[in-house]
Amino acid sequence: MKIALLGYGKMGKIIEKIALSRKHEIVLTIDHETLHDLTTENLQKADVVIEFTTPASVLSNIEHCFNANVPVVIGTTGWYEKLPEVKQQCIEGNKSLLWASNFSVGVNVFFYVNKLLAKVMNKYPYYEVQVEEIHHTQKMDSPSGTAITIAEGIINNTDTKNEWINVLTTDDSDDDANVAPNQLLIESLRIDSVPGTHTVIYDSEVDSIEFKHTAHNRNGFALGAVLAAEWLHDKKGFYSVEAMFDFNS
Ligand SMILES: NC(=O)C1=CN([C@@H]2O[C@H](COP(=O)(O)OP(=O)(O)OC[C@H]3O[C@@H](n4cnc5c(N)ncnc54)[C@H](OP(=O)(O)O)[C@@H]3O)[C@@H](O)[C@H]2O)C=CC1
Ligand SMILES: O=C(O)C1=N[C@H](C(=O)O)C[C@H](O)C1
Repeated sequence: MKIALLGYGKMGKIIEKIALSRKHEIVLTIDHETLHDLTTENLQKADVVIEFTTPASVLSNIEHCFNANVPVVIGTTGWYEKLPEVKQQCIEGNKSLLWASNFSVGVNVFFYVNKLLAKVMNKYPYYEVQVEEIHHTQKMDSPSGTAITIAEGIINNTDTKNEWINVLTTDDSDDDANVAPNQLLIESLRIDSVPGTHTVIYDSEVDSIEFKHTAHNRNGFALGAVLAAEWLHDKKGFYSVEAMFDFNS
Protein backbone atom coordinates (compact mmCIF):
# COMPACT_ATOMS: atom_id res chain seq x y z
CA MET A 1 0.00 0.00 0.00
CA LYS A 2 1.02 3.59 -0.55
CA ILE A 3 0.79 5.51 2.74
CA ALA A 4 0.83 9.27 3.47
CA LEU A 5 1.91 10.30 6.97
CA LEU A 6 0.40 13.50 8.36
CA GLY A 7 2.59 14.22 11.38
CA TYR A 8 6.22 13.13 11.33
CA GLY A 9 7.04 13.38 15.02
CA LYS A 10 7.49 10.66 17.66
CA MET A 11 4.66 8.52 16.28
CA GLY A 12 5.01 9.35 12.56
CA LYS A 13 8.65 8.20 12.52
CA ILE A 14 7.90 4.84 14.24
CA ILE A 15 4.88 4.26 11.99
CA GLU A 16 7.15 4.81 8.97
CA LYS A 17 9.58 2.09 10.17
CA ILE A 18 6.81 -0.42 10.85
CA ALA A 19 5.01 0.35 7.57
CA LEU A 20 8.24 -0.18 5.59
CA SER A 21 8.89 -3.46 7.44
CA ARG A 22 5.43 -4.59 6.30
CA LYS A 23 6.37 -3.78 2.67
CA HIS A 24 4.31 -0.60 2.39
CA GLU A 25 5.59 2.53 0.69
CA ILE A 26 5.60 6.01 2.27
CA VAL A 27 4.67 8.50 -0.46
CA LEU A 28 4.29 11.66 1.64
CA THR A 29 5.38 12.88 5.09
CA ILE A 30 4.07 16.15 6.51
CA ASP A 31 5.29 18.23 9.44
CA HIS A 32 5.54 22.03 9.83
CA GLU A 33 8.54 22.24 7.49
CA THR A 34 6.78 20.37 4.67
CA LEU A 35 3.29 21.81 5.16
CA HIS A 36 3.42 23.26 1.61
CA ASP A 37 3.33 19.65 0.31
CA LEU A 38 -0.10 19.06 1.86
CA THR A 39 -2.11 19.28 -1.38
CA THR A 40 -5.01 17.25 -2.76
CA GLU A 41 -2.79 16.08 -5.60
CA ASN A 42 -0.12 14.75 -3.21
CA LEU A 43 -2.67 13.12 -0.89
CA GLN A 44 -4.19 11.32 -3.86
CA LYS A 45 -0.86 9.55 -4.47
CA ALA A 46 -1.65 7.50 -1.33
CA ASP A 47 -4.06 4.58 -0.80
CA VAL A 48 -4.49 5.62 2.82
CA VAL A 49 -3.42 8.43 5.17
CA ILE A 50 -2.24 7.97 8.78
CA GLU A 51 -2.64 11.12 10.88
CA PHE A 52 -0.76 11.70 14.19
CA THR A 53 -0.41 15.47 14.64
CA THR A 54 -1.93 17.87 17.19
CA PRO A 55 -5.40 18.72 18.50
CA ALA A 56 -5.09 22.10 16.70
CA SER A 57 -4.43 20.60 13.25
CA VAL A 58 -6.37 17.34 13.18
CA LEU A 59 -9.69 18.78 11.97
CA SER A 60 -8.23 20.60 8.99
CA ASN A 61 -6.22 17.48 8.16
CA ILE A 62 -9.43 15.41 8.17
CA GLU A 63 -10.97 17.98 5.82
CA HIS A 64 -7.97 17.71 3.45
CA CYS A 65 -8.35 13.90 3.38
CA PHE A 66 -12.11 14.07 2.82
CA ASN A 67 -11.60 16.57 -0.03
CA ALA A 68 -9.00 14.30 -1.61
CA ASN A 69 -11.30 11.28 -1.06
CA VAL A 70 -8.52 9.25 0.61
CA PRO A 71 -9.27 6.97 3.62
CA VAL A 72 -7.75 8.32 6.83
CA VAL A 73 -6.67 6.69 10.11
CA ILE A 74 -6.69 9.20 12.98
CA GLY A 75 -4.44 8.72 16.01
CA THR A 76 -4.42 12.30 17.24
CA THR A 77 -6.24 12.85 20.54
CA GLY A 78 -7.74 15.93 22.17
CA TRP A 79 -10.53 16.69 19.65
CA TYR A 80 -13.29 14.26 20.61
CA GLU A 81 -15.97 16.93 21.24
CA LYS A 82 -16.04 17.20 17.41
CA LEU A 83 -16.54 13.46 16.79
CA PRO A 84 -20.32 13.67 16.09
CA GLU A 85 -19.78 16.47 13.52
CA VAL A 86 -16.93 14.63 11.77
CA LYS A 87 -18.93 11.39 11.77
CA GLN A 88 -21.84 13.14 10.03
CA GLN A 89 -19.53 14.71 7.40
CA CYS A 90 -17.88 11.33 6.80
CA ILE A 91 -21.13 9.41 6.35
CA GLU A 92 -22.93 12.09 4.32
CA GLY A 93 -19.92 12.52 2.02
CA ASN A 94 -19.35 8.73 1.64
CA LYS A 95 -15.75 9.07 2.97
CA SER A 96 -13.58 6.68 5.06
CA LEU A 97 -12.24 7.36 8.54
CA LEU A 98 -11.11 5.16 11.43
CA TRP A 99 -10.13 6.72 14.77
CA ALA A 100 -8.74 5.36 18.02
CA SER A 101 -7.67 6.94 21.28
CA ASN A 102 -5.21 4.05 21.44
CA PHE A 103 -4.25 1.58 18.69
CA SER A 104 -2.32 -0.94 20.78
CA VAL A 105 -3.72 -4.46 21.03
CA GLY A 106 -3.03 -4.53 24.78
CA VAL A 107 -5.01 -1.36 25.43
CA ASN A 108 -7.91 -2.58 23.29
CA VAL A 109 -8.03 -5.78 25.38
CA PHE A 110 -7.90 -3.48 28.45
CA PHE A 111 -10.86 -1.43 27.09
CA TYR A 112 -12.88 -4.64 26.70
CA VAL A 113 -12.10 -6.04 30.16
CA ASN A 114 -12.59 -2.59 31.75
CA LYS A 115 -16.27 -2.65 30.67
CA LEU A 116 -16.77 -6.18 32.05
CA LEU A 117 -15.10 -5.19 35.32
CA ALA A 118 -17.29 -2.07 35.59
CA LYS A 119 -20.42 -4.23 35.22
CA VAL A 120 -19.26 -6.54 38.02
CA MET A 121 -18.22 -3.68 40.31
CA ASN A 122 -21.59 -1.98 39.77
CA LYS A 123 -22.99 -4.61 42.18
CA TYR A 124 -20.63 -3.35 44.91
CA PRO A 125 -21.15 0.44 45.08
CA TYR A 126 -19.07 0.81 48.26
CA TYR A 127 -15.99 0.65 46.01
CA GLU A 128 -15.10 4.18 44.80
CA VAL A 129 -13.65 4.12 41.29
CA GLN A 130 -11.10 6.45 39.70
CA VAL A 131 -8.82 6.48 36.63
CA GLU A 132 -5.17 7.52 36.62
CA GLU A 133 -3.07 8.23 33.53
CA ILE A 134 0.64 9.06 33.31
CA HIS A 135 2.31 10.47 30.20
CA HIS A 136 5.45 12.31 29.11
CA THR A 137 5.65 16.06 29.71
CA GLN A 138 5.38 16.93 25.97
CA LYS A 139 1.79 15.69 25.84
CA MET A 140 -0.51 18.55 24.79
CA ASP A 141 -3.90 17.20 25.91
CA SER A 142 -5.32 16.01 29.19
CA PRO A 143 -6.88 13.75 30.07
CA SER A 144 -5.40 11.33 27.55
CA GLY A 145 -7.76 10.05 24.86
CA THR A 146 -7.23 6.56 26.29
CA ALA A 147 -8.35 7.70 29.76
CA ILE A 148 -11.49 9.21 28.22
CA THR A 149 -12.32 5.90 26.50
CA ILE A 150 -11.73 4.05 29.79
CA ALA A 151 -13.91 6.54 31.69
CA GLU A 152 -16.72 6.21 29.14
CA GLY A 153 -16.48 2.40 29.44
CA ILE A 154 -17.03 2.74 33.20
CA ILE A 155 -19.76 5.42 33.01
CA ASN A 156 -21.77 3.38 30.46
CA ASN A 157 -21.67 0.32 32.73
CA THR A 158 -22.31 1.78 36.20
CA ASP A 159 -25.30 3.44 37.86
CA THR A 160 -23.33 5.75 40.15
CA LYS A 161 -21.22 7.79 37.66
CA ASN A 162 -22.54 9.87 34.77
CA GLU A 163 -19.64 12.23 33.94
CA TRP A 164 -15.86 12.46 34.30
CA ILE A 165 -13.75 15.31 35.60
CA ASN A 166 -10.03 15.78 35.13
CA VAL A 167 -7.28 16.94 37.47
CA LEU A 168 -3.84 17.50 35.93
CA THR A 169 -0.69 17.48 38.06
CA THR A 170 2.99 17.49 37.23
CA ASP A 171 4.07 15.82 40.48
CA ASP A 172 2.80 12.88 42.53
CA SER A 173 1.36 15.04 45.33
CA ASP A 174 -1.75 13.72 47.01
CA ASP A 175 -3.98 16.83 46.91
CA ASP A 176 -7.60 15.78 47.33
CA ALA A 177 -9.72 16.79 44.32
CA ASN A 178 -13.27 18.07 44.80
CA VAL A 179 -15.28 15.25 43.22
CA ALA A 180 -19.09 14.93 43.42
CA PRO A 181 -20.50 11.38 43.90
CA ASN A 182 -21.77 11.25 40.29
CA GLN A 183 -18.37 12.25 38.90
CA LEU A 184 -15.56 9.89 37.87
CA LEU A 185 -12.16 11.39 38.61
CA ILE A 186 -9.44 11.09 35.97
CA GLU A 187 -6.08 12.04 37.46
CA SER A 188 -3.48 13.03 34.86
CA LEU A 189 0.19 13.03 35.76
CA ARG A 190 3.02 14.27 33.51
CA ILE A 191 6.43 12.70 34.15
CA ASP A 192 9.51 12.92 31.88
CA SER A 193 9.38 10.33 29.09
CA VAL A 194 6.57 7.95 30.15
CA PRO A 195 4.99 6.53 26.91
CA GLY A 196 1.58 5.92 28.54
CA THR A 197 0.32 4.21 31.73
CA HIS A 198 -3.36 3.82 32.61
CA THR A 199 -4.82 2.44 35.85
CA VAL A 200 -8.39 1.91 37.00
CA ILE A 201 -8.61 1.82 40.80
CA TYR A 202 -11.55 0.52 42.82
CA ASP A 203 -11.01 1.43 46.46
CA SER A 204 -12.99 0.47 49.57
CA GLU A 205 -12.33 0.71 53.31
CA VAL A 206 -11.07 -2.87 53.35
CA ASP A 207 -9.17 -3.28 50.08
CA SER A 208 -8.34 -1.94 46.60
CA ILE A 209 -8.38 -3.45 43.13
CA GLU A 210 -6.00 -1.96 40.54
CA PHE A 211 -6.28 -2.76 36.84
CA LYS A 212 -3.28 -1.38 34.95
CA HIS A 213 -1.81 -1.13 31.44
CA THR A 214 1.78 0.03 30.96
CA ALA A 215 3.16 0.81 27.50
CA HIS A 216 6.91 0.05 27.51
CA ASN A 217 7.42 2.04 24.28
CA ARG A 218 5.39 3.41 21.32
CA ASN A 219 5.76 0.38 19.00
CA GLY A 220 2.37 -1.11 19.95
CA PHE A 221 0.53 2.12 19.09
CA ALA A 222 2.37 2.37 15.76
CA LEU A 223 1.80 -1.26 14.71
CA GLY A 224 -1.91 -0.88 15.55
CA ALA A 225 -2.13 2.22 13.36
CA VAL A 226 -0.57 0.39 10.39
CA LEU A 227 -2.92 -2.59 10.91
CA ALA A 228 -5.81 -0.10 10.97
CA ALA A 229 -4.64 1.42 7.66
CA GLU A 230 -4.47 -2.07 6.11
CA TRP A 231 -7.99 -2.77 7.42
CA LEU A 232 -9.51 0.57 6.30
CA HIS A 233 -7.97 1.25 2.89
CA ASP A 234 -10.68 -0.50 0.81
CA LYS A 235 -13.66 0.41 3.03
CA LYS A 236 -16.12 3.31 3.15
CA GLY A 237 -17.62 4.63 6.37
CA PHE A 238 -16.87 5.93 9.85
CA TYR A 239 -15.25 3.47 12.29
CA SER A 240 -13.72 3.38 15.73
CA VAL A 241 -10.90 0.88 16.28
CA GLU A 242 -13.36 -1.48 18.04
CA ALA A 243 -14.60 -2.49 14.56
CA MET A 244 -11.17 -4.04 13.90
CA PHE A 245 -11.10 -6.22 17.00
CA ASP A 246 -13.53 -9.02 17.71
CA PHE A 247 -13.07 -10.13 21.31
CA ASN A 248 -16.46 -11.86 21.47
CA SER A 249 -15.78 -14.79 19.11
N1 LIG B 1 -4.10 6.82 19.17
C1 LIG B 1 -2.92 6.35 19.60
O1 LIG B 1 -2.68 5.12 19.69
C2 LIG B 1 -1.86 7.34 19.96
C3 LIG B 1 -2.11 8.66 19.82
N2 LIG B 1 -1.14 9.58 20.03
C4 LIG B 1 -1.49 10.96 19.73
O2 LIG B 1 -0.91 11.30 18.48
C5 LIG B 1 -0.60 12.68 18.42
C6 LIG B 1 0.85 12.87 18.00
O3 LIG B 1 1.70 12.31 18.96
P1 LIG B 1 3.30 12.38 18.80
O4 LIG B 1 3.74 11.81 17.51
O5 LIG B 1 3.82 11.83 20.07
O6 LIG B 1 3.51 13.98 18.78
P2 LIG B 1 4.77 14.81 18.22
O7 LIG B 1 4.64 16.18 18.82
O8 LIG B 1 6.01 14.05 18.41
O9 LIG B 1 4.49 14.91 16.65
C7 LIG B 1 3.49 15.72 16.10
C8 LIG B 1 3.78 15.93 14.64
O10 LIG B 1 2.74 16.66 14.03
C9 LIG B 1 3.31 17.66 13.22
N3 LIG B 1 2.36 18.75 12.97
C10 LIG B 1 2.03 19.79 13.77
N4 LIG B 1 1.10 20.55 13.17
C11 LIG B 1 0.85 19.97 11.96
C12 LIG B 1 0.01 20.28 10.87
N5 LIG B 1 -0.76 21.38 10.89
N6 LIG B 1 -0.02 19.46 9.80
C13 LIG B 1 0.78 18.37 9.76
N7 LIG B 1 1.63 18.04 10.76
C14 LIG B 1 1.66 18.82 11.84
C15 LIG B 1 4.53 18.09 13.99
O11 LIG B 1 5.41 18.81 13.14
P3 LIG B 1 6.56 19.77 13.76
O12 LIG B 1 7.43 18.86 14.58
O13 LIG B 1 7.22 20.30 12.55
O14 LIG B 1 5.84 20.78 14.59
C16 LIG B 1 5.08 16.72 14.37
O15 LIG B 1 5.76 16.14 13.29
C17 LIG B 1 -0.98 13.23 19.81
O16 LIG B 1 -2.28 13.78 19.75
C18 LIG B 1 -0.99 11.99 20.71
O17 LIG B 1 -1.85 12.13 21.81
C19 LIG B 1 0.11 9.22 20.40
C20 LIG B 1 0.42 7.91 20.59
C21 LIG B 1 -0.55 6.85 20.39
O1 LIG C 1 0.33 11.47 23.59
C1 LIG C 1 0.71 10.29 23.74
O2 LIG C 1 1.89 9.98 23.83
C2 LIG C 1 -0.32 9.24 23.79
N1 LIG C 1 -1.54 9.57 23.50
C3 LIG C 1 -2.67 8.72 23.43
C4 LIG C 1 -3.71 9.16 24.40
O3 LIG C 1 -3.93 10.37 24.57
O4 LIG C 1 -4.36 8.29 25.01
C5 LIG C 1 -2.31 7.26 23.48
C6 LIG C 1 -1.09 6.91 24.28
O5 LIG C 1 -1.44 6.79 25.63
C7 LIG C 1 0.08 7.84 24.07
